[in-house]
Amino acid sequence: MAEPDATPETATDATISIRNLWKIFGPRANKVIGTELAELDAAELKSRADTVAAVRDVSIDVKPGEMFVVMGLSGSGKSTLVRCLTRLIDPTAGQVLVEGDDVGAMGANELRDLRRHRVSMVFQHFGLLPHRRVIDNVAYGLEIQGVSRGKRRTRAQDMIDLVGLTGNEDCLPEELSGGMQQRVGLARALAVEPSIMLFDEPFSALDPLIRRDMQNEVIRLHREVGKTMMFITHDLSEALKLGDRIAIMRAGEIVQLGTPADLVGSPADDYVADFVSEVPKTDVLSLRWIARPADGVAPTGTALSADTVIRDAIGDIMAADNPLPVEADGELIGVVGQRDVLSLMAENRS
Ligand SMILES: Nc1ncnc2c1ncn2[C@@H]1O[C@H](COP(=O)(O)OP(=O)(O)OP(=O)(O)O)[C@@H](O)[C@H]1O
Repeated sequence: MAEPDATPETATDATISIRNLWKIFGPRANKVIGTELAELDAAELKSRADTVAAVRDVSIDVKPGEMFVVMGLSGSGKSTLVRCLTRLIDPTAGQVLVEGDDVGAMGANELRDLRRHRVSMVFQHFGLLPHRRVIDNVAYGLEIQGVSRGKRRTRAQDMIDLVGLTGNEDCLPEELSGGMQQRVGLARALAVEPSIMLFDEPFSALDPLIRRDMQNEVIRLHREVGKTMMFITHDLSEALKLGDRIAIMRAGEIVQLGTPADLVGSPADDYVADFVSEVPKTDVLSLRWIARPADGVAPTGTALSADTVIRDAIGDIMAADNPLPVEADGELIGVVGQRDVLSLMAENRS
């Protein structure tokens, strides 16, 4: 299968730029990078140096307004990576730039400003204040910032309305379901008008149906508020659903970084291939991935856009007598017919 052009990396306008980041835990944390220890796998490093390389030489550029997902199994280093971004954990080496500012060089005041105003976090455990009502929990970050009572109530009410909790302002957290508590967490994170939102497995503890609602909620909020978001999850389907791009982590390293279609259509290695093997390709890949040359015959029929997800074009393709033209930017890039779709479906089944 032909691989479409990879998304270009744009370091210059990145909202978050992570460069060669390492986080090593253990007594010899500062004696690993640049030595032969850095080449050892996780188990050997642990047994020879009693040391864990939780994040190994990670470089990522998150674009403005992007929903960037970091996916990996438990222990792969996702939480450590995201905590290094605001120095809740201090990296062992490497650089993090947030909107061009070097987080490693920030003093205590700048760091506080970063965490209070510019980057907000949503965690799995909601971290709500149990004796405060919903509206006061949502307004908490603004209170810390010293915003006046009137202003913070107005802003908190707006955020409560935005996340669909209108009418629950005076409830205590314990009176709400898990999904509703997480909505309070979302509203609280949004209230400070951050430019970046970080989500660390926020929905892992929720029931599947509520989890699905919350994923849709985040997609809607992302569309409405347009903030740059980084979302950590161990769930591939969540990653594929939410991510503009996804980085797959394993043992502290990124094994592949790409769009959902890149991962599903062109997995970098057996590890990723195994992960994505159950994903229906027709649900993720666009027609660009299966368009083939028209073989000199001018195709007839209504042209399909190369960016259309295959699933959404199946009806048209199956109803047509001939392969249909596929266009990108008004140019014919190939054709797609019934046998192309059927062979892709058969590939998935096998
Ligand atoms: N404070 C610490 N001291 C020593 N090792 C740590 C510490 N924090 C994390 N680790 C180790 O670093 C590795 C990565 O952990 P991390 O929590 O970042 O992974 P994760 O992918 O977020 O996993 P999970 O989803 O289970 O939280 C693990 O091997 C973990 O045991």
